[in-house]
Amino acid sequence: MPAELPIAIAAPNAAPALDGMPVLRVDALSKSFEKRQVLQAIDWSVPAGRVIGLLGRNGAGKTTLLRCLLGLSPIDSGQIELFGEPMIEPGGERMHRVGFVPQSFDLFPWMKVRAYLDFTAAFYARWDHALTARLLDSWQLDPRQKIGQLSQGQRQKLAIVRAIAPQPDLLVLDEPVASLDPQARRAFMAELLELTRRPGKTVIFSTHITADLERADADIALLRDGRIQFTRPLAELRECMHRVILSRAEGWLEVPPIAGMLKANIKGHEAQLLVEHPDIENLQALAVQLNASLRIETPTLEDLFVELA
Ligand SMILES: Nc1ncnc2c1ncn2[C@@H]1O[C@H](COP(=O)(O)OP(=O)(O)OP(=O)(O)O)[C@@H](O)[C@H]1O
Repeated sequence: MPAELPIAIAAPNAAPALDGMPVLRVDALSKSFEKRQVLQAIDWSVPAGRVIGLLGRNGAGKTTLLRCLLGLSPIDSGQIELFGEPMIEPGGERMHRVGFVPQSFDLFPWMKVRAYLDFTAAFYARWDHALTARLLDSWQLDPRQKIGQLSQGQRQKLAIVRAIAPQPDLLVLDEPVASLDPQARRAFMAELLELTRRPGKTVIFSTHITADLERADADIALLRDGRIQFTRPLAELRECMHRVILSRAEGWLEVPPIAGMLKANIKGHEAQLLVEHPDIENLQALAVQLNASLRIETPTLEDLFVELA
């Protein structure tokens, strides 16, 4: 199935969505492949003007969700609203406002980079030629090379240029940095941040690289068990999620009861608990009562992901 978004030739200068309004709304979206249900009645709302990092373990359904959102994969049931209008079928003028970087880009192997970009630019009124030239140069993409001869990472860079150049209001990227070297990853994140500095621009990208999400100060959306478990700003997650460690010589037969506990691990003498909004005074009292020492740590995003995903 082609990974390109279907677009119409008429190219509008569409008004950007307003900051804070949902750019995308999903109600009870379900999707299965044969008997395997991948997305289970997902409800999700994505406000305009944010960078959303979509996290989930391998096979959680990130690619499936992103493709469904853009009409590239049929859904079993539910509703999708894009820019405030129901997404009944893909295509049309709305798609000029959407950029998509698929997980792998293997289209038009016979075309040269320059010809491909010129051909694509013709469909868009807002195509940024200066940006294209700058990115080709700084990302060392040879415009005369055939796409089929590009390395995986070079193809990914080309897919990113192609998605960013039309100045989309919504940019959706499926593991965009998976094949990029560290320099290119940083440069890409810088471009992404630049793009989202403009009002009303929204980015949704799936990734396993939590450091990139930290750099982008993204909102984190966690996909698990076929549902979006939460979408929360990274700073808020940092502030409210803590690791509480209770340690005592005799160890633990059962997990100590603590309000807000999301996950518990017993490791030898230690009970390691992931707790939302821990109440420090209560914890100190509990530690005395249980004859345990108390430590409270702030987990990294990667630790959080390992615990929650
Ligand atoms: N075309 C397909 N036919 C059958 N099953 C599929 C198809 N595409 C995806 N799946 C299944 O759907 C589930 C979710 O896959 P998906 O690629 O969406 O996960 P993901 O979260 O993007 O994974 P990863 O992090 O590994 O890229 C997996 O169990 C996968 O095997």
